[in-house]
This record gives sequence, C-alpha cells and structure tokens, in this order.
Amino acid sequence: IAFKREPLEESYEIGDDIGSGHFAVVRRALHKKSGEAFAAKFIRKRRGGGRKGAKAEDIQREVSILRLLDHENVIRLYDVYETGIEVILILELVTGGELFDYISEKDHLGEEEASAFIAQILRGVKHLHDHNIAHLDLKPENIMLRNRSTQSIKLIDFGLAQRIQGKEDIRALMGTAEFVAPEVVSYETLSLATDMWSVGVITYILLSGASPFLGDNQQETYHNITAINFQFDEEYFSNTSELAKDFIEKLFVKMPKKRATVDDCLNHPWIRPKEPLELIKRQSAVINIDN
Ligand SMILES: Cc1ccnnc1
Repeated sequence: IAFKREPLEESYEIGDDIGSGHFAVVRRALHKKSGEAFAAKFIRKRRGGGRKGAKAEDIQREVSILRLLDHENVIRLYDVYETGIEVILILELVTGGELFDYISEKDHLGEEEASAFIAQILRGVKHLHDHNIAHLDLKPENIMLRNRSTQSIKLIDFGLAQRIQGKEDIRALMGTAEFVAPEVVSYETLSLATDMWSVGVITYILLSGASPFLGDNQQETYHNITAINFQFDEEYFSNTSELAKDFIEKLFVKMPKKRATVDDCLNHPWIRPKEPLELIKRQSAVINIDN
C-alpha cells in the first residue's frame, strides 16, 4: 500500500502532543482546507538493522488492519503519509482523554457506569473479532473517551494487533505485563480469546481501582497470571454484585477455548441492557410505527 509522499505540512497544521504509542508520538493536526481537527500519529521507521523504530511490515499491518475496520468504538484512519524517517497516520481525534486517567480521578466506578463502559468496549472488540482481528494490547491506556460526558469510548493503538487466521501460529510479542493472558506469558498460541482475558482485567480495575495480578515485579505478575492467582478483596469488592464477579470469573480462565467469548460477554446478564429500558425502547418503537 503506497503512502502519500507529499509534505504533510502542506495539508495539515501540526499542534501539541496528545499521546504516544509504540515508537510513536501523536499530535493534534488541523486540516487546512476543511478546518477539521485530526490526530497525527508519527511512527518512526526502523532504519537499517537498528532496534529503534517500527519495522515496515508492522506499520503496514497496523494500517491494513485500521483500513479494514469501521465502527463507532474503533479509532478511524483517514489518510497515511510517509517521509524518509517516519510514517504518519491521520486518525480520528478523540478528546475525552484515556479511560486510565478517568478511573484514576474517580479511584473506581459504580457498577452501572462500569457495566456501561465495558459494554462499549465489548462492542468495539466484537467488531475486531468479527473481522478476525485481535488487538493484543487492550488496557485502559488504549481506551479513549470520546468525551467526558458520555461513556462513549474508542479503542486506539493497533500497533500490536494481528489477524488471527488460524493457520499461522502467533506467539511472539508481549503486551503490558499486568494485562496479558496466560498464553502470552507461557509463549503459547495467541487468539481472539487473548483479548477477552484483558477485558476481564480492565473490568476488575474499573470496579476496584486495583490490578488483579500485579505483583511487586514482572516475574511475580507473570506467576500470578499463569497461576490465576487473584481474589475479590473484601476491601474493594464488599458491595460488588455476584453478577459482576461471575462476569470476571468467566474471563479469568486459563484455557483460551474455555474462556467467555465477546458474544458470551455481550449476552451476560451483567452487560445485557436491563429489561425495563429495553421494553420501553421496544414499545416506543411500536408507537412510532402507528403514528
Ligand atoms: C491519543 C489519540 C489517538 C488517536 N486519536 N486521538 C487521540
């Protein structure tokens, strides 16, 4: 896929830093013609045999994956530029900040709000999984709020995302220690189920502010993960519903094939829209047809 070689500055005014990813920095970008604001992700190309910078094939993968996706809970890619030293992705601008910061400010969320966020994350993950794409780096830093008022979120940073075709064995890579599934730690086959483990970790954190497997060092964290060594501390979970705990327990399963899928999660009673609201929506739909 050829990227635009014309100078980015001809079409965009580059502004402040708004984030960073793998070998990347993200800046505000104002499109001169339309006056619309975007996010420009500058990805350093790996030069020669160096270690720094992203490999051309990894950048191509991130771009082709983003081009495939089209969902309100997934960051949109509009254009791609290239210079001698970097590739620049022109992405949808998300201004609500990271879910990570939102939780930090509130310490933890109530179940209603947590369930609403997780439902949004699951819809975004379902879009990826329906296209056989695994994100493989799901964590609160990679979940942006569209804006602070609603629980509308966008999944960002597809730098580690992979197509899961089933034929080739994906083992390499590492996400962020406290969010990775047992199969990542023990270097076994990764799959869509690997993302579902991370959804469990995110849910646990939203509800408690604590990280379920985090140890005093990386080795201890990895051991906690492979031993599924977690508990619902009374200190944080005393008034958490059995439904919420059941939702998490169905994701902290060692065998990827036994772990809840994104569809299982969307149908879990802790997530499904509560009956009355759905009933009203359906009734109002009927009333509209009559009028
Ligand atoms: C950090 C970031 C990435 C993509 N879009 N907006 C903000």
